[in-house]
Order: sequence, then structure tokens, then C-alpha cells
Amino acid sequence: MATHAGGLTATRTVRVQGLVRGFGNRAVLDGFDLEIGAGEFVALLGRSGSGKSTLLRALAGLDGDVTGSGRVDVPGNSSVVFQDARLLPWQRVLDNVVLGLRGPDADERGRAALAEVGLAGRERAWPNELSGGEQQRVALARALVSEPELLLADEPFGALDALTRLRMHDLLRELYARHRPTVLLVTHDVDEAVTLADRVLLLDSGRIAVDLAIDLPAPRSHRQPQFLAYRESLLRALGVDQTEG
Ligand SMILES: Nc1ncnc2c1ncn2[C@@H]1O[C@H](COP(=O)(O)OP(=O)(O)OP(=O)(O)O)[C@@H](O)[C@H]1O
Repeated sequence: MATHAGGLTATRTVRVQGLVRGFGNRAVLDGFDLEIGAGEFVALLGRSGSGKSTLLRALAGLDGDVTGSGRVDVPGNSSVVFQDARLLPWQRVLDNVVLGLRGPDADERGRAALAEVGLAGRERAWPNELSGGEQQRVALARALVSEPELLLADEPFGALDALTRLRMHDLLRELYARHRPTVLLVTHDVDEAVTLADRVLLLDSGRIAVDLAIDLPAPRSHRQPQFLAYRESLLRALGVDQTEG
């Protein structure tokens, strides 16, 4: 069985060694290794079915029913954000954010987190009164209110329209600058990866085929020649034909 342990050094937040995960006879990850430094913002790209979510679930400890082996070291206080906000519809926005928080200052921290994601004044709203983008802001507030060392995000903006997605990019980058968690962001979107991350991993057939440091001054934009160079090399590695469209 895989061990899921805490106890990390200050310089390394995530360490995966010899991770094996599969379904039936098929190994998705077979002897997979990964290290992520404290405070790194890492994006994980890969074709559909390459094992991105399988890896994220292993890091989140959300695959207890899956057989596998290997060692997974992550901090004890990690948060996960998914493509859908997964709010409890019978709880008001603030109650969703502070769910699981203890202490007399929980509400105060929840309010502060909501203000940080631009939702001050919506504390008493019900989730279904919010737009998809607003619900995802609540999910981010809920993830960050506990000041996690590690934020795991599985295509958190995948269901949003293009404009909302761009706004969420700015917000996530802002929150990251303020709180400095280690981030692992699973995405299908090469531009999203290059815009947000300082390191991009490309998963292919259960192994890391590309491990690319993104060294771009902020604010990042498609107009930067280096941005286009990073995008091109990642698209090439993904096997996307760039002569089309
Ligand atoms: N519960 C499951 N039972 C059987 N096979 C599964 C299960 N979950 C995932 N798989 C298979 O494992 C492989 C990796 O899936 P995973 O969801 O990790 O890929 P992914 O890279 O996240 O894909 P996507 O980008 O489409 O979300 C796929 O071939 C998938 O069909």
C-alpha cells in the first residue's frame, strides 16, 4: 500500500517516490517520482487520460480505494479545488467557507477570505444565487482560509467562460503572491500553464516527459516573444499540430 505521510523539510513540500497506480491490469502511473519545492507554482499538463487526475488524487489522499504502492509525502494541511465548486447548497456562502474551521475567529477569517476573492457582502447568499465564477471564488476562499501549505487544483477554471477564466487567473496569481502556498495546478490549457506557473510538467504515458521552468517577467502576456516560445515547445511536446487553425 502507498504510505501517505507528513514530515517534510522546509525546502520540499511534495515528494513522490515509486508511485504505482492503476485500474484493473492497466498501470496509469508505474514507478512515478516527483519533487516539488516549498512555494513552487507547478502546472501539470498532459493529454486526456495521461494520469493527471490520478496523480492529484494520490497527492490529495483521495484514492484510498485504489490499489497501488509507493511513497507520497505531502504536508498535513493541503487543500483541493476541483472543476466544480462542490459547495453545500443548504449552507450559506460564509458557512461553506468556514466548514471545518475551528476557533472563535472562524467567521472573521471566512469573511476575510471572501473579501480576498472579491465576494465581500455575499456572505449570507446561498450558493445557487451565485454565478459559476463566483462559486469557484468561494471554493478558492474555502481552500485558502485554512492557510494550506499545499494547494491542489484539478482544472479549477475548466468550466468557466474565457473572460471569467482570465479574471480567475489574475485572482489566483494574486492569492498566490500573498499566501505563497505550494501549488499543483492540473490543466488542459497550455496558455493557462504558461501564464500562471513557474514550472510546467508534461505528463505522458505515466511519466514526466517535460519539466520546464517558466522564466517570464510579470505581467505575463501572449505578446511576450518568450511566452510564445514556451507555448510552442509545450504544444509540440503535446503533439499538437500548430499549422492548423
Ligand atoms: N475509476 C477508474 N476506473 C478505471 N479506470 C480509470 C478510473 N479513473 C481513471 N481511469 C483511467 O485511468 C487513466 C488516467 O485517468 P486520469 O483521469 O488520471 O487522466 P487525466 O490525465 O486526468 O485525464 P483528463 O485530462 O481527461 O481529465 C485513463 O485511461 C482513465 O480511463
